[in-house]
Amino acid sequence: MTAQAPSIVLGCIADDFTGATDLANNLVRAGMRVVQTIGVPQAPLAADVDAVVVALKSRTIPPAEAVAQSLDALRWLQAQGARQIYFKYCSTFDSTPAGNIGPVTEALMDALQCDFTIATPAFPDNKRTVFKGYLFVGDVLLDESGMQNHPLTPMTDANLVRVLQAQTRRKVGLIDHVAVAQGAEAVGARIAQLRSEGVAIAIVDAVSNDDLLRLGPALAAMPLVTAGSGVAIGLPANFGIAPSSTASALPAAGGLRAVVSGSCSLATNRQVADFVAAGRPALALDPLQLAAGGDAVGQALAWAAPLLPEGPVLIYSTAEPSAVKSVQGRLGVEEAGAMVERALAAIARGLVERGVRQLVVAGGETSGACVQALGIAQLQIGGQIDPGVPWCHAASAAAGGAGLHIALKSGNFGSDDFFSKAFGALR
Ligand SMILES: Nc1ncnc2c1ncn2[C@@H]1O[C@H](COP(=O)(O)OP(=O)(O)O)[C@@H](O)[C@H]1O
Ligand SMILES: O=C(O)[C@@H](O)C(=O)COP(=O)(O)O
Repeated sequence: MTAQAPSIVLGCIADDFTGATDLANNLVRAGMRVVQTIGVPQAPLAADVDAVVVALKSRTIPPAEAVAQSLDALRWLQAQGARQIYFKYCSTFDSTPAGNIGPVTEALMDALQCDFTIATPAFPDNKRTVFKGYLFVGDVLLDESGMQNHPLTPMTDANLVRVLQAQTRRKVGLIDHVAVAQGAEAVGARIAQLRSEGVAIAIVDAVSNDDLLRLGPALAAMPLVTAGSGVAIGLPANFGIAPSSTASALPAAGGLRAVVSGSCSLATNRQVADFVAAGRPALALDPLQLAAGGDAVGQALAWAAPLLPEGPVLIYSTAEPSAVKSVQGRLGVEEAGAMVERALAAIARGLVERGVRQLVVAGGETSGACVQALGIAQLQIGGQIDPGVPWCHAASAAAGGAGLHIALKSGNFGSDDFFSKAFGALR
Protein backbone atom coordinates (compact mmCIF):
# COMPACT_ATOMS: atom_id res chain seq x y z
CA MET A 1 0.00 0.00 0.00
CA THR A 2 1.43 3.46 -0.89
CA ALA A 3 1.20 6.26 1.71
CA GLN A 4 -1.22 9.00 0.67
CA ALA A 5 0.40 12.41 0.00
CA PRO A 6 -0.78 15.07 2.49
CA SER A 7 -3.66 17.13 1.14
CA ILE A 8 -4.69 20.59 2.31
CA VAL A 9 -8.17 22.12 2.43
CA LEU A 10 -7.22 25.82 2.32
CA GLY A 11 -4.54 27.29 0.08
CA CYS A 12 -3.49 30.87 0.84
CA ILE A 13 -1.50 33.41 -1.16
CA ALA A 14 -0.26 36.40 0.86
CA ASP A 15 1.13 39.54 -0.78
CA ASP A 16 3.75 40.13 1.91
CA PHE A 17 5.53 38.23 4.66
CA THR A 18 4.13 39.93 7.77
CA GLY A 19 0.67 39.60 6.26
CA ALA A 20 1.29 35.91 5.74
CA THR A 21 2.17 35.30 9.41
CA ASP A 22 -0.86 37.41 10.38
CA LEU A 23 -3.14 35.15 8.34
CA ALA A 24 -1.42 31.97 9.53
CA ASN A 25 -1.84 33.19 13.13
CA ASN A 26 -5.61 33.62 12.72
CA LEU A 27 -5.97 30.22 11.05
CA VAL A 28 -3.93 28.52 13.80
CA ARG A 29 -6.03 30.21 16.48
CA ALA A 30 -9.15 28.96 14.69
CA GLY A 31 -7.78 25.41 14.97
CA MET A 32 -6.04 24.77 11.65
CA ARG A 33 -2.61 23.15 11.36
CA VAL A 34 -0.73 25.62 9.15
CA VAL A 35 2.64 25.92 7.44
CA GLN A 36 3.90 29.19 5.93
CA THR A 37 6.26 28.92 3.00
CA ILE A 38 8.56 31.68 1.79
CA GLY A 39 7.78 31.91 -1.89
CA VAL A 40 6.41 29.02 -3.93
CA PRO A 41 8.02 25.71 -2.87
CA GLN A 42 9.86 23.69 -5.50
CA ALA A 43 8.75 20.35 -4.04
CA PRO A 44 5.41 18.90 -2.95
CA LEU A 45 4.27 19.51 0.62
CA ALA A 46 5.75 17.10 3.14
CA ALA A 47 3.86 18.22 6.28
CA ASP A 48 0.39 16.95 7.14
CA VAL A 49 -1.46 20.27 7.62
CA ASP A 50 -4.88 21.79 6.91
CA ALA A 51 -3.63 24.98 5.26
CA VAL A 52 -0.54 26.42 3.63
CA VAL A 53 0.14 30.16 3.40
CA VAL A 54 2.49 30.94 0.51
CA ALA A 55 4.19 34.24 1.36
CA LEU A 56 5.01 36.39 -1.66
CA LYS A 57 6.60 39.85 -1.75
CA SER A 58 4.17 41.04 -4.41
CA ARG A 59 2.39 44.02 -2.88
CA THR A 60 4.33 46.78 -4.61
CA ILE A 61 5.96 45.06 -7.60
CA PRO A 62 4.64 45.71 -11.14
CA PRO A 63 1.15 44.15 -11.59
CA ALA A 64 2.20 41.68 -14.30
CA GLU A 65 4.87 40.23 -12.00
CA ALA A 66 2.46 40.06 -9.06
CA VAL A 67 -0.04 38.20 -11.25
CA ALA A 68 2.60 35.74 -12.52
CA GLN A 69 3.85 34.95 -9.00
CA SER A 70 0.31 34.58 -7.64
CA LEU A 71 -0.67 32.18 -10.45
CA ASP A 72 2.47 30.17 -9.78
CA ALA A 73 1.43 29.93 -6.11
CA LEU A 74 -2.10 28.96 -7.15
CA ARG A 75 -0.86 26.09 -9.31
CA TRP A 76 1.29 24.74 -6.47
CA LEU A 77 -1.57 25.01 -3.95
CA GLN A 78 -3.95 23.26 -6.33
CA ALA A 79 -1.40 20.46 -6.76
CA GLN A 80 -1.48 20.04 -2.95
CA GLY A 81 -5.24 19.51 -3.09
CA ALA A 82 -6.44 22.96 -1.90
CA ARG A 83 -10.25 23.08 -2.00
CA GLN A 84 -10.50 26.84 -1.47
CA ILE A 85 -8.05 29.66 -2.27
CA TYR A 86 -7.56 32.71 0.00
CA PHE A 87 -5.78 35.78 -1.39
CA LYS A 88 -4.55 37.77 1.63
CA TYR A 89 -3.74 41.48 1.42
CA CYS A 90 -3.32 44.20 3.99
CA SER A 91 -5.96 45.22 6.53
CA THR A 92 -5.38 48.78 5.31
CA PHE A 93 -5.90 47.64 1.69
CA ASP A 94 -2.35 48.73 0.81
CA SER A 95 -1.98 48.99 -2.95
CA THR A 96 -0.59 51.26 -5.61
CA PRO A 97 -2.92 53.02 -8.09
CA ALA A 98 -2.19 50.19 -10.58
CA GLY A 99 -2.83 47.39 -8.11
CA ASN A 100 -2.01 44.81 -7.07
CA ILE A 101 -5.22 43.76 -5.34
CA GLY A 102 -7.41 44.18 -8.45
CA PRO A 103 -5.13 42.56 -11.05
CA VAL A 104 -4.25 39.57 -8.83
CA THR A 105 -7.91 39.02 -7.88
CA GLU A 106 -8.91 39.08 -11.56
CA ALA A 107 -6.18 36.65 -12.57
CA LEU A 108 -7.09 34.21 -9.78
CA MET A 109 -10.79 34.44 -10.72
CA ASP A 110 -9.95 33.67 -14.35
CA ALA A 111 -7.73 30.74 -13.42
CA LEU A 112 -10.35 29.31 -11.05
CA GLN A 113 -13.23 30.06 -13.44
CA CYS A 114 -14.82 31.90 -10.56
CA ASP A 115 -17.42 34.54 -11.49
CA PHE A 116 -17.92 36.06 -8.02
CA THR A 117 -15.77 36.73 -4.99
CA ILE A 118 -15.59 39.03 -1.99
CA ALA A 119 -13.01 41.58 -0.88
CA THR A 120 -12.77 42.86 2.67
CA PRO A 121 -9.78 43.95 4.75
CA ALA A 122 -11.89 44.02 7.97
CA PHE A 123 -9.87 42.88 11.02
CA PRO A 124 -11.77 44.07 14.11
CA ASP A 125 -9.19 42.61 16.55
CA ASN A 126 -6.82 45.26 15.13
CA LYS A 127 -9.50 47.96 14.83
CA ARG A 128 -9.90 47.69 11.04
CA THR A 129 -13.63 47.86 10.33
CA VAL A 130 -15.58 48.33 7.11
CA PHE A 131 -18.93 50.16 7.15
CA LYS A 132 -20.89 51.13 4.03
CA GLY A 133 -17.77 50.26 2.07
CA TYR A 134 -15.58 52.75 3.97
CA LEU A 135 -12.51 51.45 5.82
CA PHE A 136 -11.92 52.74 9.34
CA VAL A 137 -8.63 52.37 11.23
CA GLY A 138 -9.57 52.82 14.87
CA ASP A 139 -11.90 55.81 14.99
CA VAL A 140 -10.81 57.49 11.77
CA LEU A 141 -11.11 56.85 8.06
CA LEU A 142 -8.21 55.14 6.28
CA ASP A 143 -7.03 58.36 4.62
CA GLU A 144 -6.74 60.10 7.99
CA SER A 145 -5.04 57.19 9.76
CA GLY A 146 -1.42 57.89 8.86
CA MET A 147 -1.67 55.51 5.89
CA GLN A 148 -1.92 58.57 3.62
CA ASN A 149 1.81 58.99 4.34
CA HIS A 150 2.94 55.41 3.74
CA PRO A 151 6.34 55.40 1.97
CA LEU A 152 5.28 52.93 -0.78
CA THR A 153 1.49 52.67 -0.76
CA PRO A 154 -0.06 55.96 0.38
CA MET A 155 -3.80 55.36 0.87
CA THR A 156 -5.75 58.54 0.18
CA ASP A 157 -9.31 57.23 -0.28
CA ALA A 158 -11.25 55.25 2.35
CA ASN A 159 -14.02 54.19 -0.07
CA LEU A 160 -13.00 50.64 -0.94
CA VAL A 161 -15.52 50.18 -3.75
CA ARG A 162 -13.91 53.17 -5.47
CA VAL A 163 -10.33 52.06 -4.70
CA LEU A 164 -10.86 48.53 -6.00
CA GLN A 165 -12.94 49.64 -9.01
CA ALA A 166 -9.95 51.73 -10.16
CA GLN A 167 -7.82 48.55 -10.22
CA THR A 168 -10.11 46.12 -12.05
CA ARG A 169 -12.26 45.79 -15.17
CA ARG A 170 -14.77 43.66 -13.26
CA LYS A 171 -17.70 45.47 -11.66
CA VAL A 172 -17.29 46.07 -7.92
CA GLY A 173 -20.27 46.25 -5.52
CA LEU A 174 -21.03 46.19 -1.79
CA ILE A 175 -22.51 43.67 0.64
CA ASP A 176 -23.46 46.12 3.33
CA HIS A 177 -23.85 45.72 7.06
CA VAL A 178 -27.61 45.26 6.85
CA ALA A 179 -27.09 41.94 5.02
CA VAL A 180 -24.07 40.83 7.07
CA ALA A 181 -25.89 41.46 10.37
CA GLN A 182 -28.69 39.11 9.29
CA GLY A 183 -26.35 36.21 8.59
CA ALA A 184 -25.34 33.82 5.81
CA GLU A 185 -28.76 33.54 4.18
CA ALA A 186 -29.13 37.30 3.74
CA VAL A 187 -25.55 37.53 2.46
CA GLY A 188 -26.39 34.78 -0.05
CA ALA A 189 -29.46 36.71 -1.21
CA ARG A 190 -27.41 39.89 -1.57
CA ILE A 191 -24.79 38.00 -3.61
CA ALA A 192 -27.52 36.71 -5.94
CA GLN A 193 -28.82 40.27 -6.39
CA LEU A 194 -25.32 41.68 -7.06
CA ARG A 195 -24.62 38.90 -9.57
CA SER A 196 -27.82 39.75 -11.45
CA GLU A 197 -26.54 43.35 -11.67
CA GLY A 198 -23.27 42.17 -13.20
CA VAL A 199 -21.15 42.66 -10.07
CA ALA A 200 -18.23 40.22 -9.82
CA ILE A 201 -16.39 41.42 -6.69
CA ALA A 202 -18.13 42.67 -3.54
CA ILE A 203 -16.58 44.67 -0.75
CA VAL A 204 -18.09 43.33 2.50
CA ASP A 205 -18.92 45.41 5.58
CA ALA A 206 -17.79 43.93 8.92
CA VAL A 207 -17.40 45.78 12.21
CA SER A 208 -16.98 42.88 14.65
CA ASN A 209 -15.73 39.31 14.86
CA ASP A 210 -19.39 38.26 15.08
CA ASP A 211 -19.89 39.75 11.60
CA LEU A 212 -16.93 37.74 10.30
CA LEU A 213 -18.18 34.54 11.95
CA ARG A 214 -21.63 35.12 10.40
CA LEU A 215 -20.00 35.73 7.01
CA GLY A 216 -17.96 32.48 7.11
CA PRO A 217 -20.72 30.01 6.15
CA ALA A 218 -21.75 32.23 3.21
CA LEU A 219 -18.25 31.73 1.75
CA ALA A 220 -18.18 27.92 2.02
CA ALA A 221 -18.75 27.27 -1.69
CA MET A 222 -16.67 30.17 -3.02
CA PRO A 223 -13.56 28.88 -4.85
CA LEU A 224 -11.75 32.16 -4.10
CA VAL A 225 -11.92 34.45 -1.08
CA THR A 226 -9.92 37.70 -1.03
CA ALA A 227 -9.46 39.51 2.28
CA GLY A 228 -7.23 40.72 5.07
CA SER A 229 -6.62 38.14 7.79
CA GLY A 230 -9.91 38.77 9.63
CA VAL A 231 -12.15 36.68 7.39
CA ALA A 232 -9.98 33.65 8.25
CA ILE A 233 -11.61 33.29 11.67
CA GLY A 234 -14.87 32.19 10.03
CA LEU A 235 -13.52 29.67 7.50
CA PRO A 236 -12.10 26.66 9.43
CA ALA A 237 -15.60 25.75 10.70
CA ASN A 238 -16.66 25.23 7.06
CA PHE A 239 -14.19 22.31 7.00
CA GLY A 240 -15.36 20.93 10.36
CA ILE A 241 -12.36 22.38 12.24
CA ALA A 242 -12.83 23.93 15.70
CA PRO A 243 -10.53 26.32 17.67
CA SER A 244 -7.72 24.63 19.62
CA SER A 245 -4.48 25.70 21.32
CA THR A 246 -2.45 22.63 20.32
CA ALA A 247 -1.56 23.92 16.85
CA SER A 248 0.79 26.65 18.17
CA ALA A 249 3.56 24.94 20.22
CA LEU A 250 7.15 25.98 19.27
CA PRO A 251 10.54 24.64 20.44
CA ALA A 252 12.13 26.31 23.52
CA ALA A 253 13.82 29.66 22.78
CA GLY A 254 17.48 30.54 23.43
CA GLY A 255 20.27 32.70 22.01
CA LEU A 256 20.77 36.46 21.68
CA ARG A 257 17.92 38.90 21.02
CA ALA A 258 17.51 41.75 18.51
CA VAL A 259 15.00 43.93 16.69
CA VAL A 260 15.42 45.23 13.13
CA SER A 261 12.92 47.86 12.04
CA GLY A 262 12.36 49.39 8.59
CA SER A 263 8.72 50.25 9.10
CA CYS A 264 7.82 53.96 9.14
CA SER A 265 4.21 53.39 10.19
CA LEU A 266 2.75 55.26 13.13
CA ALA A 267 2.68 52.25 15.47
CA THR A 268 6.32 51.38 14.72
CA ASN A 269 7.39 54.98 15.32
CA ARG A 270 5.75 54.75 18.76
CA GLN A 271 7.39 51.37 19.43
CA VAL A 272 10.85 52.68 18.55
CA ALA A 273 10.30 55.76 20.75
CA ASP A 274 9.15 53.53 23.63
CA PHE A 275 12.24 51.27 23.35
CA VAL A 276 14.58 54.28 23.24
CA ALA A 277 12.77 55.98 26.14
CA ALA A 278 13.19 52.82 28.22
CA GLY A 279 16.98 53.34 27.90
CA ARG A 280 17.52 50.22 25.81
CA PRO A 281 20.30 50.17 23.18
CA ALA A 282 19.08 51.49 19.82
CA LEU A 283 20.93 52.57 16.67
CA ALA A 284 19.36 54.69 13.91
CA LEU A 285 20.44 54.15 10.30
CA ASP A 286 20.55 57.25 8.14
CA PRO A 287 19.46 56.50 4.53
CA LEU A 288 21.45 59.45 3.18
CA GLN A 289 24.60 58.09 4.82
CA LEU A 290 23.82 54.67 3.33
CA ALA A 291 23.48 56.28 -0.10
CA ALA A 292 26.80 58.04 0.33
CA GLY A 293 28.54 54.65 0.56
CA GLY A 294 30.78 53.41 3.36
CA ASP A 295 30.19 50.41 5.58
CA ALA A 296 27.07 51.30 7.57
CA VAL A 297 26.17 47.61 7.87
CA GLY A 298 29.56 46.68 9.31
CA GLN A 299 29.42 49.66 11.69
CA ALA A 300 25.95 48.67 12.93
CA LEU A 301 27.07 45.09 13.58
CA ALA A 302 30.21 46.31 15.37
CA TRP A 303 27.99 48.58 17.54
CA ALA A 304 25.67 45.68 18.40
CA ALA A 305 28.26 42.99 19.17
CA PRO A 306 29.27 44.04 22.74
CA LEU A 307 25.66 44.95 23.67
CA LEU A 308 23.91 41.76 22.56
CA PRO A 309 24.79 39.63 25.62
CA GLU A 310 23.06 42.21 27.86
CA GLY A 311 19.63 42.03 26.19
CA PRO A 312 17.77 42.99 23.03
CA VAL A 313 19.23 45.68 20.76
CA LEU A 314 17.32 47.66 18.14
CA ILE A 315 18.65 48.79 14.75
CA TYR A 316 16.18 50.94 12.84
CA SER A 317 15.60 53.20 9.86
CA THR A 318 12.12 54.03 11.15
CA ALA A 319 11.45 57.74 10.71
CA GLU A 320 8.64 60.32 10.76
CA PRO A 321 6.79 61.10 7.49
CA SER A 322 8.60 64.40 6.90
CA ALA A 323 12.04 62.73 7.16
CA VAL A 324 10.92 59.89 4.86
CA LYS A 325 9.60 62.38 2.28
CA SER A 326 12.84 64.33 2.33
CA VAL A 327 14.91 61.14 1.78
CA GLN A 328 12.58 60.04 -1.02
CA GLY A 329 12.90 63.47 -2.62
CA ARG A 330 16.69 63.04 -2.70
CA LEU A 331 16.91 59.34 -3.62
CA GLY A 332 13.59 58.44 -5.24
CA VAL A 333 10.81 56.40 -3.57
CA GLU A 334 11.72 52.94 -4.85
CA GLU A 335 15.47 53.47 -4.67
CA ALA A 336 15.28 54.67 -1.05
CA GLY A 337 13.04 51.74 -0.05
CA ALA A 338 15.17 49.11 -1.78
CA MET A 339 18.43 50.52 -0.43
CA VAL A 340 17.20 50.59 3.18
CA GLU A 341 15.72 47.09 2.82
CA ARG A 342 19.07 45.75 1.53
CA ALA A 343 20.97 47.29 4.45
CA LEU A 344 18.53 46.02 7.10
CA ALA A 345 18.52 42.56 5.53
CA ALA A 346 22.32 42.42 5.65
CA ILE A 347 22.19 43.55 9.28
CA ALA A 348 19.62 40.86 10.16
CA ARG A 349 21.85 38.27 8.54
CA GLY A 350 24.93 39.56 10.37
CA LEU A 351 23.09 39.50 13.70
CA VAL A 352 22.00 35.88 13.21
CA GLU A 353 25.54 34.92 12.16
CA ARG A 354 26.66 36.44 15.49
CA GLY A 355 24.29 34.29 17.56
CA VAL A 356 20.93 36.10 17.53
CA ARG A 357 18.24 33.42 17.78
CA GLN A 358 15.28 35.60 18.80
CA LEU A 359 14.64 38.25 16.17
CA VAL A 360 11.80 40.72 15.73
CA VAL A 361 11.53 42.37 12.29
CA ALA A 362 9.18 45.35 11.89
CA GLY A 363 7.68 46.14 8.49
CA GLY A 364 6.23 44.03 5.70
CA GLU A 365 8.68 44.83 2.91
CA THR A 366 11.49 44.86 5.45
CA SER A 367 10.47 41.41 6.68
CA GLY A 368 10.45 40.12 3.11
CA ALA A 369 14.00 41.32 2.56
CA CYS A 370 15.23 40.01 5.95
CA VAL A 371 13.62 36.57 5.68
CA GLN A 372 15.10 36.12 2.22
CA ALA A 373 18.56 37.20 3.44
CA LEU A 374 18.30 34.75 6.35
CA GLY A 375 17.72 31.87 3.95
CA ILE A 376 14.42 30.82 5.52
CA ALA A 377 12.19 28.55 3.43
CA GLN A 378 9.35 27.74 5.81
CA LEU A 379 7.90 29.04 9.09
CA GLN A 380 6.17 27.19 11.89
CA ILE A 381 3.58 29.42 13.59
CA GLY A 382 3.53 29.78 17.38
CA GLY A 383 1.65 31.79 19.98
CA GLN A 384 0.33 35.31 19.42
CA ILE A 385 2.27 38.27 20.88
CA ASP A 386 -0.35 40.85 19.89
CA PRO A 387 -3.26 40.48 17.43
CA GLY A 388 -1.84 39.65 14.02
CA VAL A 389 1.73 38.96 15.22
CA PRO A 390 2.81 35.46 16.28
CA TRP A 391 6.24 34.16 17.19
CA CYS A 392 7.44 31.77 14.50
CA HIS A 393 10.22 29.21 14.32
CA ALA A 394 12.33 28.51 11.26
CA ALA A 395 15.55 26.89 10.12
CA SER A 396 17.88 29.60 8.79
CA ALA A 397 20.87 29.26 6.48
CA ALA A 398 22.41 32.25 8.29
CA ALA A 399 22.30 30.19 11.50
CA GLY A 400 24.05 27.31 9.73
CA GLY A 401 20.71 25.56 9.27
CA ALA A 402 19.81 25.81 12.98
CA GLY A 403 16.42 27.03 14.16
CA LEU A 404 15.63 30.56 15.26
CA HIS A 405 12.58 32.32 16.67
CA ILE A 406 11.38 35.17 14.50
CA ALA A 407 8.41 37.56 14.71
CA LEU A 408 7.42 39.55 11.63
CA LYS A 409 5.55 42.61 12.88
CA SER A 410 3.24 44.41 10.50
CA GLY A 411 3.92 48.12 10.46
CA ASN A 412 0.79 49.23 12.23
CA PHE A 413 0.34 46.29 14.61
CA GLY A 414 1.38 45.87 18.22
CA SER A 415 1.29 47.83 21.47
CA ASP A 416 3.80 50.62 22.14
CA ASP A 417 6.00 48.32 24.27
CA PHE A 418 5.97 45.58 21.64
CA PHE A 419 9.77 45.43 21.16
CA SER A 420 10.32 44.69 24.85
CA LYS A 421 7.27 42.59 25.55
CA ALA A 422 7.76 40.26 22.56
CA PHE A 423 10.80 38.62 24.19
CA GLY A 424 8.93 38.17 27.49
CA ALA A 425 6.28 36.23 25.58
CA LEU A 426 8.89 33.61 24.55
CA ARG A 427 9.95 32.72 28.10
N1 LIG B 1 14.06 56.47 6.77
C1 LIG B 1 13.52 55.98 5.63
N2 LIG B 1 13.42 56.75 4.54
C2 LIG B 1 12.86 56.27 3.40
N3 LIG B 1 12.38 55.02 3.25
C3 LIG B 1 12.48 54.21 4.32
C4 LIG B 1 13.05 54.64 5.55
N4 LIG B 1 13.00 53.62 6.43
C5 LIG B 1 12.42 52.60 5.79
N5 LIG B 1 12.12 52.93 4.52
C6 LIG B 1 11.44 52.06 3.53
O1 LIG B 1 10.02 52.18 3.74
C7 LIG B 1 9.41 50.94 3.42
C8 LIG B 1 8.58 50.54 4.62
O2 LIG B 1 7.76 49.49 4.25
P1 LIG B 1 7.51 48.23 5.18
O3 LIG B 1 8.77 47.57 5.58
O4 LIG B 1 6.52 47.38 4.45
O5 LIG B 1 6.85 48.86 6.48
P2 LIG B 1 5.30 48.85 6.91
O6 LIG B 1 5.03 47.46 7.38
O7 LIG B 1 5.21 49.87 7.97
O8 LIG B 1 4.50 49.16 5.69
C9 LIG B 1 10.52 49.96 3.10
O9 LIG B 1 10.70 49.84 1.71
C10 LIG B 1 11.73 50.61 3.76
O10 LIG B 1 12.96 50.21 3.20
O1 LIG C 1 -3.32 42.88 7.27
C1 LIG C 1 -2.44 43.55 7.80
O2 LIG C 1 -2.58 44.71 8.21
C2 LIG C 1 -1.07 42.92 7.91
O3 LIG C 1 -1.14 41.53 7.91
C3 LIG C 1 -0.25 43.37 6.77
O4 LIG C 1 -0.36 42.87 5.67
C4 LIG C 1 0.59 44.50 7.09
O5 LIG C 1 1.56 44.85 6.11
P1 LIG C 1 2.71 45.85 6.57
O6 LIG C 1 2.05 47.03 7.25
O7 LIG C 1 3.43 46.23 5.31
O8 LIG C 1 3.60 45.11 7.52
